[in-house]
Amino acid sequence: MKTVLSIAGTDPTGGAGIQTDLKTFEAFGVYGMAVITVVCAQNTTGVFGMQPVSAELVGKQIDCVFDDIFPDAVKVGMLYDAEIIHTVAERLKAYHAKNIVLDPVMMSSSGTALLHHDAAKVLQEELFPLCTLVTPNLHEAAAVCSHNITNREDMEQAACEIVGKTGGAVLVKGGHLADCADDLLFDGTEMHWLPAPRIDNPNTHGTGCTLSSAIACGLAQGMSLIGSVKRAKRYLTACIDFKLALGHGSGPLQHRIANWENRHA
Ligand SMILES: Nc1ncnc2c1ncn2[C@@H]1O[C@H](COP(=O)(O)OP(=O)(O)O)[C@@H](O)[C@H]1O
Ligand SMILES: Cc1ncc(COP(=O)(O)O)c(N)n1
Repeated sequence: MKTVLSIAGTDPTGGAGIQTDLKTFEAFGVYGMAVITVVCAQNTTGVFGMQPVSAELVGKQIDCVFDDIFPDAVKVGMLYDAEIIHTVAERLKAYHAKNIVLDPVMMSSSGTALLHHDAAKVLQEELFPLCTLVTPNLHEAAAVCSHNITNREDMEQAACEIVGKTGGAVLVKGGHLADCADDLLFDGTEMHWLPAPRIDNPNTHGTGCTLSSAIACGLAQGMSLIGSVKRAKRYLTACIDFKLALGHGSGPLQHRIANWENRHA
């Protein structure tokens, strides 16, 4: 049985964070584990409160997993502050964790900051270099590169800049592009565009969480990086296209989709 660990925050409505990561792991048939970094009071309409877990307890949770069931891949999501980032980076390094996929969560889709403003630098300096893949959206990539990213050309330039900083690979996600949902994978050698149509669906809460978790599943299962990313994108597109309609805001995704493997995008 392949095992995948998510280190992330929570969403009691199950649309983002740990809850959606575990649903994704289940869909890919891997054994899912979870370390909670911050408890969030949030739903489809917004974020109403956040209580970080102490960095010490985050570290102990990570110890409990690695000392007992060594994960084949690790997905890292919301980390909230510099102290938690530091602890997570230190532990992942000490355990020689493999196949680390980082979704550098900075802001919720409803506009709440999910990362302290002084922590983005620590994330880049301490965690980026440990990762197999970092998956910023356009805003997160812009924060790393310090310039706006609005089109495919900007995305290519940002991908080069980010790979220059990390040494690993980057997936610049195009979910916030105006007319399509094309993502760009750059592994330092080759640029791979993953084209996808923009699906007319306002319910996209947790798309980034789902995508990064699905990629981690592929890596855990021994697939190549490009193979994992292509399969994850196909799965995510099917999840969005299901058009589940729950809640009063930007709703969550459906995770159990029949025959998604046979779809194209
Ligand atoms: N309306 C949509 N139609 C199709 N794919 C989408 C849509 N919105 C987002 N995506 C895809 O969901 C994934 C997450 O994208 P994005 O919204 O950019 O990240 P985040 O959730 O981190 O803000 C990407 O693969 C993106 O292309
Ligand atoms: C715990 C947690 N992790 C990540 C997100 C970002 O997801 P989204 O961009 O869909 O709001 C979130 N809202 N909550």
